[in-house]
Order: sequence, then structure tokens, then C-alpha cells
Amino acid sequence: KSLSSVTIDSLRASLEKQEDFIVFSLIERARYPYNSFAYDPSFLGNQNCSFVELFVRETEAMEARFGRYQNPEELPFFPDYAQPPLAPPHRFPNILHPPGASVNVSRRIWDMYFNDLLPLFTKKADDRNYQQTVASDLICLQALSRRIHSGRFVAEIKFRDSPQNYIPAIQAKDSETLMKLLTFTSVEEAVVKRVFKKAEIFGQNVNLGKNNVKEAESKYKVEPSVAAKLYQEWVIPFTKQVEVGYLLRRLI
Ligand SMILES: O=C(O)C(=O)C[C@]1(C(=O)O)C=C[C@@H](O)C=C1
Repeated sequence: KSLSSVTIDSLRASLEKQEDFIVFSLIERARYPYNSFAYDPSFLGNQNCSFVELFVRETEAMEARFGRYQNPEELPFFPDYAQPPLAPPHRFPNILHPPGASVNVSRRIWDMYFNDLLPLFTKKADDRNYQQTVASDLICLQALSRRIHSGRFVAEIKFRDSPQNYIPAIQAKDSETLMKLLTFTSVEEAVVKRVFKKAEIFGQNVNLGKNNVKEAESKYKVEPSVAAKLYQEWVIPFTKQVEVGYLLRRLI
């Protein structure tokens, strides 16, 4: 990928593809109940760290050794535990302005996912299947983080397409004006509608004839309204926050 091949349209196409993966990741996580012990910091005894946190920390440390975070699209949730890579990095295109590349809302994504989102689409129960539970949590978290931090690339391209529009607000550190400049309401509405439809289509329970119908089963594996709410209330607003944060660092 050369620099000039990245456009606002190619970035929007990439965000659209990521929706599929995010919806499928939620569907996968919804196979397990909430499983609250996986999130209880006292569950592992004196580790003072939840099962999920330890799993994410150790998985990230291992993946860091294999170069996952050499890719500017990937950010770890626990950078302090990252290990130096074993092999020289693949040459990823240098698109981001370095001070902006460090904009990071991982902590907010983590809190939103566990406190707000997970209770909306999992059954309040416990099946003790904690490994598969936290492994599918990590897939959701990584997919959300990649999507939301894509805001850095979107902001860079918006800036390059019309620096004259952004420079005065950046110099004035005027986040509100930056937020207005980078907002496209009709695009956001289309994203939310599309995600709702994807959850409807990808997550529909399929029944073959009368004998197969389970009365108690809902129609969808993840309620389409939950997928839409995820985007409307968190994914898009966090992406925009990343865009503003990036732009504020664009002239450093
Ligand atoms: O497509 C863009 O222009 C983006 O910045 C991405 C995005 C989104 O998160 O989907 C965010 C802000 C815009 O208002 C529209 C959509």
C-alpha cells in the first residue's frame, strides 16, 4: 500500500469490513453466559488481577514477541507488559504523524466493554467455561480497539485532504470546532443502520421446520439493537475522540 492509495473512501471501506468481524465476534461471545467470575479480581486468589486481565496481559506479551504491535494499526491494552519483538519488523507504511499515533483510548474501550456492553448481550449465568469466555472477550476487544483507533488514520487523511480547514482550530486547540469539522452525520447514520442489518442477517437463528423450533429461543444471537447501540453510543463517539486527539497533536 503506498501512501497515495489511502483515501477517505478506502478507509471507510476498511471500517465497513471491520463491522463484519465485530458483529461476528459479538455473536461468538454471546455463546457463553456472562460468567462473572472471569472478571472478579479476587477469583485467582492473591494475584489481585482478574482471570480476563491476566489472559489479556499474557496473550499480548506473547503476541508482542511475534511483532503484533509493530503494526501501527494494533495497540495493546497493557503496554507495560509488552515484550520486544523477536524478528525485525515488516515494513508497514508510515502514514501517521508520530505524536498523533500515540493517541490511545484503550482504557475507555476496556471499561465500556466490560461495564456497559457485555451485560447487554450475555445471559446472566455461569457455565464455568472461563477460558473460551475470555478468549472471545479478547477477540472483541481487539476488534473494537482496531476500529476505534482507525480514527488516527481517518484524521490524518482528512487533515491531508484539507489542511487549511483544520490548521486554525488545531492551533487554537479548539476541540469543539475540530469535532464539527470531522463529523459527517449522514455517514454515521448509514453506519449504524448497516450494523443493525448485519446483526439481523449474520445473527439470525436458523430453524429447519417445526420440529426444530425452540420456543424459548430468541430470533437473534445478538439483538440488532445492541449492535446498533454499540456503534451509536460508543464506537463512533470514541473514534471521533481519537480523531480529535490525533488532530490536536498533528502540528507538534
Ligand atoms: O467516515 C468518517 O469520516 C469517519 O470519521 C468515521 C466515522 C465513524 O466512526 O464511523 C466518524 C465520524 C464521522 O462523522 C463519520 C463516521
